[in-house]
Amino acid sequence: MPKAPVIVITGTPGTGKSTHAALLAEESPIPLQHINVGDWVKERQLHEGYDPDWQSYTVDEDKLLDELEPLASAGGIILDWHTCDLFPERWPDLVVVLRCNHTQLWDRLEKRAYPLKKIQENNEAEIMQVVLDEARASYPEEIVVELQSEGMDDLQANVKRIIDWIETWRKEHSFDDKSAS
Ligand SMILES: Nc1ncnc2c1ncn2[C@@H]1O[C@H](COP(=O)(O)OP(=O)(O)O)[C@@H](O)[C@H]1O
Repeated sequence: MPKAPVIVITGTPGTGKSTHAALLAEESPIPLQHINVGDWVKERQLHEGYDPDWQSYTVDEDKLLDELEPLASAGGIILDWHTCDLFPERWPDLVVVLRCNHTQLWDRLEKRAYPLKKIQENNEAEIMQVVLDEARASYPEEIVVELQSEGMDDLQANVKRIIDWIETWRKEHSFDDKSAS
């Protein structure tokens, strides 16, 4: 029995991962559970403490992978996180890397009241396409898709594109929805 797909939505913080993942979970033709990995880390204490300087948790990667493994094996999830090379190559069927121009990204991050150095670091990472390079280095070229996320039109078009991918995937794998839950 084929499992439902595992879709990774990644990108620099503020590029729109959670917004895309939430809409995709709502509109997907097969059930997909949206896992906001950052929230999981907090809620399930999968970390080694909080760094107040950077306002972020130091992730316990082994614990996180142990928690996610059964879900990834079962399929039918969207993994929403600002990094992706941690996930084993066998997990994702599709890796979406969201991109945003740095001026807009700066504004989005400023609205989050991030410390200046965190805004600067993320902005530089986006300019240097760190997450895209990481995705390309970690997964087969044909499953990595780079998408712009700069306006509501992009959001709608991107989610539609992922849904089209799911439809094709479903046909190719003769996937029956009833086996998804
Ligand atoms: N394509 C887009 N068009 C317009 N606003 C967007 C878009 N993507 C994200 N945003 C806005 O940017 C902010 C950050 O989005 P979010 O989904 O939380 O990013 P991430 O999960 O990557 O950190 C939110 O206020 C969201 O509404």
